[in-house]
Amino acid sequence: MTQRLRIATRTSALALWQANDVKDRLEALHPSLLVELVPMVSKGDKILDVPLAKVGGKGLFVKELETALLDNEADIAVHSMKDVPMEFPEGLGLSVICQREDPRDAFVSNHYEKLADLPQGSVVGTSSLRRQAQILERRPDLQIRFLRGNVGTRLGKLDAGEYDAIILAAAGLIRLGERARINEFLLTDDSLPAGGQGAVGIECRTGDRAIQALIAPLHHELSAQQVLAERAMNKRLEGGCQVPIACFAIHQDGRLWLRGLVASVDGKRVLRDDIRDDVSQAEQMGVALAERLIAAGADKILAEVYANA
Ligand SMILES: NCc1[nH]cc(CCC(=O)O)c1CC(=O)O
Repeated sequence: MTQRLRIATRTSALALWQANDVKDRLEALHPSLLVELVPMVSKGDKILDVPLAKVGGKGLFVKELETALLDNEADIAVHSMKDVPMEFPEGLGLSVICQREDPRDAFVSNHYEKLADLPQGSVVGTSSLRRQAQILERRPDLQIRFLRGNVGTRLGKLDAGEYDAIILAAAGLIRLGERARINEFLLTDDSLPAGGQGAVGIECRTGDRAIQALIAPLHHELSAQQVLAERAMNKRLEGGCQVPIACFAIHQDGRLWLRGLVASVDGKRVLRDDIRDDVSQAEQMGVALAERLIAAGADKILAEVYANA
């Protein structure tokens, strides 16, 4: 009997690319497996006119997909890890983290080669408070203007002349075949990425061992260790990609190096810290780094961000 596997996915070009990539890889691994996509529109895709920080609530991009898993209308959900909340509904969990794509932020402009080349007062498009805070820290003269929507929509608005430059995740551009539009990969010292950026994760029913066995070969342990450390920091700070929190782990000499940042949205107060430890301590490192940032005042900064959202 041919076995079927249904993938719940959002309908944006990037989400579909990621779901199709998982489908292709599963079909290559299991020649008799029939993989289908179950596309669905999430709340985060419907609310496009306000910053995500204002929409409130976690899991705006994943809730509908999780409901499909719980209702047995799909077997796995493919997510950008950056959009996945720290907590899962009872009966669901992440079972695979795929190999991470380039985690950096990218500077895209039709007139300037690098962020440093932007003249005084230039208009930069992003709706990420994390990107905004880090840009304003270095360049308080720049004007940050609201920009949401799918990758294609954002590029279209840049091309229509609404911005001098925009900042996007390099991973999304690369996956969609738009690598050539990247003028500059921002240094992680200048734009520390969001936790999970560039990584795709697969969520499924925790009790479904057969499905877990099918997808297990897609797991990439080094990427998973990095994402685990980053998410542990986010979880302890109760943050995500909707607040000015950045965290980024890499392996160095066989150990993990995790950097974290919490900032005010105007970039005037920026807390940075980092921690190195054995990979077995990934989760504990994230918690420890979050607690150091809190001791340095991160909770006060974040309380102000939430109060003004
Ligand atoms: N918040 C939206 C989102 N979620 C994941 C990505 C990019 C792809 C990735 O991080 O894997 C993006 C777009 C962006 O930030 O430019």
